[in-house]
Amino acid sequence: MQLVKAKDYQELCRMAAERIIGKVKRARNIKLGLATGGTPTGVYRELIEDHRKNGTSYRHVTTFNLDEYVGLSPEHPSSYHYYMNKNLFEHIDIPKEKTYLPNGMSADLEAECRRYETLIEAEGGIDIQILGIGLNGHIGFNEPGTPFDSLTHVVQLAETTREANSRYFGSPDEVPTHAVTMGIGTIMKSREILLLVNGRNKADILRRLFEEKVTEQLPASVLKTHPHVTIIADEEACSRLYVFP
Ligand SMILES: O=P(O)(O)OC[C@H]1O[C@](O)(CO)[C@@H](O)[C@@H]1O
Repeated sequence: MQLVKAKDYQELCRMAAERIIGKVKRARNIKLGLATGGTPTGVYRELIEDHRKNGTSYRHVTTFNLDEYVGLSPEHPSSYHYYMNKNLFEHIDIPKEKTYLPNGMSADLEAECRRYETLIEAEGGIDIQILGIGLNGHIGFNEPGTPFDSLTHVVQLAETTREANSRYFGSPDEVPTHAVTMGIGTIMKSREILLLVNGRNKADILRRLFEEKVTEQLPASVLKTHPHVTIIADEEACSRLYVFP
């Protein structure tokens, strides 16, 4: 894992966006893995601004999101479909039919998980996967204890995750109890991974990621075994690291 330090959230977003834009410009056909949550919103703002100012086109881009809540339709304002439409897709020229998220409304969720996994494979896999990290080290919605070889599956969300994400809902009770998420094995098949970590509340989990051994109890620790991972973290997130490059 390579650690790149950003002064603050704004710089982190600029750095991440630069990497993504560079790839989008260079490749004729690129598959991006996208994340939701608070962390990547500023990165998406940078991509939109660049699209407007510099005309970077996304017509040749396919996207796969990490996860979606079970039981929320794409029109639900707290669904990840809605988030992606509002925070990115509606503002760039990406073909809507090339933007994929798991369908949390499927009547057969097991079949939906298989369909999503097969779809990623059929498109040739993900070139670069953007990740945030949960306070308990989750990546996607893969909570501690998830097997490292897991593929897209249905998860029961940890109470701490429901609590952390309740800020996107009217009340904590409205946060769904389950989600469909790419598995850790799915994420690890990505050719490159960009983990974004910002803010003081992520300082402890970033410290743990560097200090602790690779274990399924800390899902993000699996990234240490991937050949091409870059972590972009701001100063606040790095504030508990002993050694800093
Ligand atoms: O960026 P946030 O809001 O801190 O969330 C961290 C992670 O938790 C999730 O919200 C749960 O999947 C991810 O989407 C995100 O990467």
